Amino acid sequence: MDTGENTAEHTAENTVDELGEDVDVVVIGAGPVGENAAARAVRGGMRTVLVEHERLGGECSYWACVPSKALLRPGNAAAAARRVPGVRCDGELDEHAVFAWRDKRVSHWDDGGQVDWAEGAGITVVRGRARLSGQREVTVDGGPVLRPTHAVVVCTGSVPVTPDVEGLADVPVWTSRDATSASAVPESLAVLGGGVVGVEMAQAWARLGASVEIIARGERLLPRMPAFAGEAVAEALRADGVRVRLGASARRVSADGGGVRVDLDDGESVTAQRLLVATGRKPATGDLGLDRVGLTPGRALTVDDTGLVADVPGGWLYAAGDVTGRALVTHQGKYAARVVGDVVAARARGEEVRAEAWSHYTATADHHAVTQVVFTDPEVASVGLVEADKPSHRVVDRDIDVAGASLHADGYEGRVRLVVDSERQVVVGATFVGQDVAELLHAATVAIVGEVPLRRLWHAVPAFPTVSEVWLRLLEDCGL
Ligand SMILES: Cc1cc2nc3c(=O)[nH]c(=O)nc-3n(C[C@H](O)[C@H](O)[C@H](O)COP(=O)(O)OP(=O)(O)OC[C@H]3O[C@@H](n4cnc5c(N)ncnc54)[C@H](O)[C@@H]3O)c2cc1C
Ligand SMILES: NC(=O)c1ccc[n+]([C@@H]2O[C@H](COP(=O)([O-])OP(=O)(O)OC[C@H]3O[C@@H](n4cnc5c(N)ncnc54)[C@H](O)[C@@H]3O)[C@@H](O)[C@H]2O)c1
Repeated sequence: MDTGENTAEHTAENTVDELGEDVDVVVIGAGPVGENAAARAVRGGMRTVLVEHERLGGECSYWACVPSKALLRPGNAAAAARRVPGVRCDGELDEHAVFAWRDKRVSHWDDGGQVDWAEGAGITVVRGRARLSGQREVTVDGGPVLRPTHAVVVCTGSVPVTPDVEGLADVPVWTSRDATSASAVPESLAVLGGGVVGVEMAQAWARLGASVEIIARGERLLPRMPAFAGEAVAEALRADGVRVRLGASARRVSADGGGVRVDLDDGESVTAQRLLVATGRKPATGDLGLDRVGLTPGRALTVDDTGLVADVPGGWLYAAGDVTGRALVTHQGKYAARVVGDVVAARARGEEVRAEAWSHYTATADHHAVTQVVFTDPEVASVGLVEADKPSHRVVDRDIDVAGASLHADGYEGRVRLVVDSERQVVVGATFVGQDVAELLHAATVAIVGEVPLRRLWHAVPAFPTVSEVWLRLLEDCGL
């Protein structure tokens, strides 16, 4: 297991000394979001310091998006190959080769390449834990006190939530870090939580050979998605041999031989060699000095659409990414980071930042077009609304039963939902479920962000034979 200790030789002293007091912007946290905020600030002419206490690249690069997708991809590719008649494929995964591929994708947990990129982009990198120590002031443990002339941007991400279940704190459990970095397949794995981490990791480890059981307290998996999405993923997991327990709550957790036992509310129990706790994440603000600027430690940083943190006088504190609690996915955080970096630079230049909707300086899409893909097989890809939320909204559901799909995989099964605003005649939400639907998502995103009228979308003719042909059927269902 990777410990999180960093091996690269970049220290606070050898970088910040060159800068002296001449810093315009300090970015705290060098995940994907902090890196983007810093790069945009530099592009806008700001002398920018990026402080990181673990690895440049953050959770996403080493313990989240990248390794989880690397673990899922071989199993998904093998399953896809089995669905194409004529392909000789025994479908067996070589676990050692899968782990080697995952290790390569995470650069063997070495962030040297990211440091080189940051320095090449003109960002000054400082290693160490940073805390706000006053108005426009950041103190780095064992390092400098930074007093930027313009702004501090907090991009510290999020950390896993440990639910209040008796005994849970006393037994060794897997967090998402362990589930994405382990290099041995456990005999059995219990997964507490039926959200995105839970279903992705359940499938990855089941396809690698573990006997997996999911304990989900809701009535379905992926509760934030339309019901058909969670149902399709549950069915696929069951086909992979996963036991899916719905409406199940953990009452007590205890050590059991070399493994873990979870007693459930209904009197049943689950035992496994490992227990993955995947019950959500909370903003990483517990030890950030928020109290020094009048905010409450542990809470999300509430921001406006330019990234400016609410309730801090002086207009110098910004935030983006998971720490804001707006949309806990990498790409939305990076989008907000680009906005913040540009806003800070523009304000420093004395330019008026017009923060109206869809301007260059506002993360407006966070309210209308958040995208997410769950990389299970079948994939679940969604943007905007998943349900109607106004009387004028109409929901159109249909199977993906077009020629392109049946040629993509024998017996292709998929389903799609459009949410349409029938007054404005535009799409306001789309959810696709099926093999390889992730790549269908951007068309829906463009339609939503562009507010493309349905009658004009009708002229966007999907190529034959592709899975995108389903768009034509959907528009017909909308009355075109
Ligand atoms: C298992 C898993 C899989 C995921 N898969 C996907 C996916 O496929 N696609 C997707 O879009 N999203 C995915 N996500 C979500 C994604 O990882 C996050 O949305 C993303 O990492 C947020 O980026 P961030 O930069 O805000 O935070 P982080 O990536 O968490 O980075 C924050 C950085 O700040 C540093 N830091 C924190 N506090 C301090 C401090 N005081 N001083 C200095 N440095 C500090 C941390 O060390 C870290 O490097 C996944 C999450 C998990 C858990
Ligand atoms: N592909 C992706 O985009 C991707 C992949 C993984 C994670 N993420 C992001 O990371 C974040 C964290 O993921 P996550 O799956 O941990 O959180 P989540 O919020 O998606 O799911 C957590 C689940 O745990 C359940 N839960 C909470 N307490 C519980 C308890 N005591 N017992 C049983 N179940 C309990 C919740 O009801 C919920 O369904 C998410 O917001 C997600 O967007 C994204």
